[in-house]
Formats: sequence, C-alpha cells, structure tokens
Amino acid sequence: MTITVEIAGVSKRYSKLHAVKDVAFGLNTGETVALVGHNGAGKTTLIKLMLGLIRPTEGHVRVLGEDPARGDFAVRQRLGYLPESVSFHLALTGRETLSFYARLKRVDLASADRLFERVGLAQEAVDRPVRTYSKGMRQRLGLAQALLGEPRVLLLDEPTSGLDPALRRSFYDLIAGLREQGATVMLSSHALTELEGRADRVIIVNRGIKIADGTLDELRRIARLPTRISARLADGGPAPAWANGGSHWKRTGQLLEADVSPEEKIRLLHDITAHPEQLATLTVAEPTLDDLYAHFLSGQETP
Ligand SMILES: Nc1ncnc2c1ncn2[C@@H]1O[C@H](COP(=O)(O)OP(=O)(O)OP(=O)(O)O)[C@@H](O)[C@H]1O
Repeated sequence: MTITVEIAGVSKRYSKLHAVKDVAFGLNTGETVALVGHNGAGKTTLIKLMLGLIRPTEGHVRVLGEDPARGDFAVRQRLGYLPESVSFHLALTGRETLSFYARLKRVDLASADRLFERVGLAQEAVDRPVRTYSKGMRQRLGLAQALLGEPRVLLLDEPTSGLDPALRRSFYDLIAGLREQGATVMLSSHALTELEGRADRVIIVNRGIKIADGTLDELRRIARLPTRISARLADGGPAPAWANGGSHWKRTGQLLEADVSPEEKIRLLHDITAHPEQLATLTVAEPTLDDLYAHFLSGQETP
C-alpha cells in the first residue's frame, strides 16, 4: 500500500474559528474512506485542503507527494472531485459539459465519451441539455466529470444525497470497481447506514477535530459497545440451560434478548448453538456505524 494523501498536523482558522484543528491522517491506494461528522464539523474544509483550494494555517497537506495548493497540473489531473451540489450549465448537453471538463484536464474526448457508459448515462441522454436531467442523471454526470483522467485520488462530498436506493447501489458498485483499480476514494457523508460494508475505514470529525479513525471492527473494539443477541426458541421444547443462567436475558414469549460484552459474546453463542434444535431463529446484531458515531460523539460538544 502506498500513501496517496497525507494530512499532518493540519489546522485551518478563519479569524478565531478553527474549521479544522490539528488533524492528521494518511490515505492509501485502494482504500475507500468515509469522512463523517455533523454539519459544520470540518469535512468540506478538509476536502478543500486536499484539493488545494485553501491552504492550511498550520501543518501540511500532500497529495500524490505534492502540495496541492501549489497548483501542480500533474497532481490536479490525477485528482477527481465531486462537489456536494453539482451545478452545470443547463443549456449545455451532457456531452458538451464533459468535453469542457475533459479539455480542462487535457483528457482525450474518446475516453471521456466512454465514461457515460461507465456511470450509466444512456446514449439517448448525453446529447440532451442538462436542463432536462433528473437529479440522479446530474449526479451521474458529476461523477463522470470526477472520473475524467482515471484519477488516483477521488474526493466525493455527499455523493449519494438525494439519490434513490437503486442509484445509490450502482454508485457504490462503481466505487468498489475504482477501489479494485487502486484508487483512493474519500467520501463525506451523513448516510451512515449505507457506508457499512462499503467504506474500509471511517474518520469521524467534530468541531474540526478528528475524534475517531479506523475500520468498523477497530472502532467497535475501541468503543466496546455491546452486541445484541436475539434468540427465538422453538415451540414446545424445554427452556435451554443458557436461558436460565446469567441475568441479562429479557424474555418476551419465546423471544430472548440480551446485550452482551465482546468477551461474553463468543461463549454465549457457543452455548446457544450447541443445541440448534432448541432455536427457531438467532440474530446477532453488532453495533452499527450509527451506534459508534453516537458513542464517539457522546460527551462532546457538537456545533
Ligand atoms: N470560508 C469560510 N469562512 C469562515 N468560516 C468558514 C469558512 N468555511 C467554513 N467555515 C466554518 O468552518 C466550520 C467547518 O465548516 P465545513 O464546511 O468544513 O463543515 P462540514 O463538515 O463540511 O459541514 P456540512 O456537513 O454542513 O457540509 C463551520 O463552522 C463553517 O461555518
């Protein structure tokens, strides 16, 4: 794995306000990282710093080994960006829009054309003015623009907001393909549930400070939140021994539920599954990203 983005001791101040405060992290090739936080937490500021649109007040930012604020064309060419709200010239067609950005990035037009298929914009639509596009089609065009020149680093600000579930899925499929090709993808999002299983790593920011950074499993280990085990007993049989031991089972009819610590979990599951004939169903719910997010933010002041 090679590091593609390095943020070291970075702060960004606007007069007295710290939009970002002493943040450090690295992003690697082939990694999809979610940047999450409340409104005003500093996500867009971090993305702007990586794009070189603003300079840090302190610390340094490196993208593909260079300072992005220097405006090095070779770096900009390998950096893709999808802003939170894409706004295109409504009178231009999809093809004209993409050609415009392709010229700016010095990408040949034939490869730009192939992006329409990749993002799922039908040929019938590409020669229509953007004015006639739905929100999802505009987002696809935005993504095609971000993918121009096969970027090594892709920064996506709230990429799935306003998209329907089918579009979201196809969007994440595309991201998975980019990850396989070794691109670094950072996406900021409020949609925590959909990030599970899709982001390799999650960085949580609050009031400009990084408060958590790790894979979902790592964050679960740190947070030590309980796992919920729900077991529905088969009708007619005797109550299993494990249901009588320990005081944490809550029983509603045939349904038994308990919140158990990471240490207890394996032992209990072992006991429960020793007699599968006694069970109708068994569900094991690990803490979700929503739970972890609430945990890491608890006790913190939020904006
Ligand atoms: N150009 C600016 N001048 C002054 N303050 C700014 C500027 N840009 C951002 N801020 C402030 O910095 C803080 C972080 O803003 P930022 O836009 O990075 O948050 P965010 O996490 O992207 O929020 P959202 O989820 O709402 O997009 C906010 O308090 C914001 O008001």
